[in-house]
Amino acid sequence: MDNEDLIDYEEEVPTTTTGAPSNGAAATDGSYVGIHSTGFRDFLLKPELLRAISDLGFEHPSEVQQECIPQSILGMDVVCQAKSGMGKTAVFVLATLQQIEPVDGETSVIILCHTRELAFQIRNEYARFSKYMPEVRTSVFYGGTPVAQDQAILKDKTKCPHIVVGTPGRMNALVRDKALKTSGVKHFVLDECDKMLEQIDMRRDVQEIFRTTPHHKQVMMFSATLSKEVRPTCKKFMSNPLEIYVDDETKLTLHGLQQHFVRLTETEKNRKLNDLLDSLEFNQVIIFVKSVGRANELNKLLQECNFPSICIHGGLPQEERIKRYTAFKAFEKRILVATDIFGRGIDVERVNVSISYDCPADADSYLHRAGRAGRFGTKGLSIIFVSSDGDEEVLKSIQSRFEIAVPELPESISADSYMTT
Ligand SMILES: Nc1ncnc2c1ncn2[C@@H]1O[C@H](COP(=O)(O)OP(=O)(O)OP(=O)(O)O)[C@@H](O)[C@H]1O
Repeated sequence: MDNEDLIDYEEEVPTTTTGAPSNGAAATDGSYVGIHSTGFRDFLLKPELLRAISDLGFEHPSEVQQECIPQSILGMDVVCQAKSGMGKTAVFVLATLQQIEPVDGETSVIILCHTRELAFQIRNEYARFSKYMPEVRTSVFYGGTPVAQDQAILKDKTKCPHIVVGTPGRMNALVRDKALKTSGVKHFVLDECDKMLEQIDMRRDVQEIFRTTPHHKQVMMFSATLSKEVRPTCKKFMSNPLEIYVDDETKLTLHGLQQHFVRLTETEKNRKLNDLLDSLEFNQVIIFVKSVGRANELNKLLQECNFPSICIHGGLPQEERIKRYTAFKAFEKRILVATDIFGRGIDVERVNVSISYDCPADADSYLHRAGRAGRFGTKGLSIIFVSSDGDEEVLKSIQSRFEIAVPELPESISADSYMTT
């Protein structure tokens, strides 16, 4: 990573965000919400979108959807923090599909996110929501695949996507060689924006793409974690945005999620994991480890013990990564060993247990990993293995930041408490 090509962000005095956003529009603690709405119909969305929403079985908009959709469909800039799994994706997918006026040969929506699987997932969300809008074309572009293929799609006027989802490196390469034309961009979205702006190489790519887009456009950013430090950086990309923050971090806790730790030595981990997989009732489980090597080793071990396991990590060819993501999502395997590339954003409905076999690096990473279980208000269980002084520190910071007690895993735990029936 290097610094030299970075824009020098001048200091900005952080705005006061304790519940009252700068434009006074909304506060996530529910104390004041600009527009109250009870159903998707109240958003006055296009009939094509309402039909798709109904097909998906979405009955009521979540809190974040109620707070953001009314203003985002009017083109307002949005920076939004909301709990994991509460439907942030639908906010920008609906807002952009509602506003889009597709022109052949012109890309008007760009969505950037930090991993290839998440880009793939978001593109699928567009497909689901735009199923009654056949004139709208969406593509996904990410590294590890032949760039010539992306260039060919962009060159062909009849295939050129109106909406492009991608990861920053590949997208910037396409913009730089003028395959992806950004002069028609009207909506620019960053998902997992804190991750994208805190990691220097990603931020540089994001900035370079952003700079090529027209000045006048809608900018939207989303994450479950948006520290006070990163917010001014987000706002540099926007003008007078609707700001939705969860300033009281205790409110980031997922209420349906049971959280426990297991204190053990490194050598006891495999045995304990084996016992847990034998004794817990789970639909699907994700086991997080800290490196590619450990993902491969653990997965091999689980398979040798006849567990239906696969692994996913950055060391695999891209095609294989997507194949495994799709297989897991389709419930072909019930156990996934993953590195942190799967820690954020990935939505697999049936996952009800998240195990941090290796302790996460910090409280934010933990929150994202734990949030893979208990999606959209369902029940779930998160277990974290603690095996060193460093792990103890992370556990302490999780408990103090989110003001939750993470108790030791009891001898036995009732399946009712973490299984949605
Ligand atoms: N109004 C709704 N009714 C029912 N299900 C919904 C609704 N909105 C979203 N969902 C579903 O909830 C799940 C979680 O949504 P999504 O992945 O957008 O969450 P998120 O807020 O982006 O989470 P994360 O911070 O973990 O990325 C998805 O499976 C989505 O289809």
